[in-house]
Amino acid sequence: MVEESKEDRGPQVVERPESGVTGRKIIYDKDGKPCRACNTLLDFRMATGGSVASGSTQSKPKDSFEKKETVPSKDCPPDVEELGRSSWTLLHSIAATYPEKPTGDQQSNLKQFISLFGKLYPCWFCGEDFQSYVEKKEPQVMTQEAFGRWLCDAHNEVNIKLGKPTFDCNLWKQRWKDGWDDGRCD
Ligand SMILES: Cc1cc2nc3c(=O)[nH]c(=O)nc-3n(C[C@H](O)[C@H](O)[C@H](O)COP(=O)(O)OP(=O)(O)OC[C@H]3O[C@@H](n4cnc5c(N)ncnc54)[C@H](O)[C@@H]3O)c2cc1C
Repeated sequence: MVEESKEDRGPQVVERPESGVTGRKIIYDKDGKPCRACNTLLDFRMATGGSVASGSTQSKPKDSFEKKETVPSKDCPPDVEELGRSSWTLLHSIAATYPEKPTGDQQSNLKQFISLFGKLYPCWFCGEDFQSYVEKKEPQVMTQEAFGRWLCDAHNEVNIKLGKPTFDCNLWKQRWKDGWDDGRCD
């Protein structure tokens, strides 16, 4: 009996799924690998054939991933949602500690930070959209309140894009600075 070697089967067909288990488009990096920070963990796992390490291009049937645990393991690189939550926490916390009457230098630093943040954000298409928002709606850095509201509007723009409820920007300070009146943050 002649055993068929791998070479005899010809080049392997590489599958590159267009959409994931969640129905969202799979986002690839410029090198063609699925981008972990741009996809949900579930979609990323599907696109990498279930392997946690990125780079594999084979895929498994979609339904085999629906049953899989979707909560990210501790100490693993973040998916688009974990990265997003942590990043909004940082941004709103910066707003919460920004001076009420910032100096010219402080205003300039914050503007630069917001500009660089969009350029360096690990989910590249999220960062590009954020940069477009910054171009369209100039960051309001004159006071803490102005910046807190500008950021809340920017966050709401992403919420709308993702079909999530918008947040009442009158409450940004309670959420991110003072805590709620009902004592749950005490
Ligand atoms: C700059 C940026 C751009 C992003 N772009 C994309 C994208 O294009 N596609 C994508 O899939 N994900 C994107 N994300 C991630 C996305 O916004 C969410 O972080 C992620 O989906 C997790 O959502 P979540 O429901 O846990 O709450 P999050 O949206 O992360 O919000 C965290 C908490 O902030 C509070 N909050 C909600 N809205 C506001 C608001 N308007 N103002 C103040 N506080 C608020 C709520 O208490 C909420 O629980 C982006 C993140 C950032 C930082």
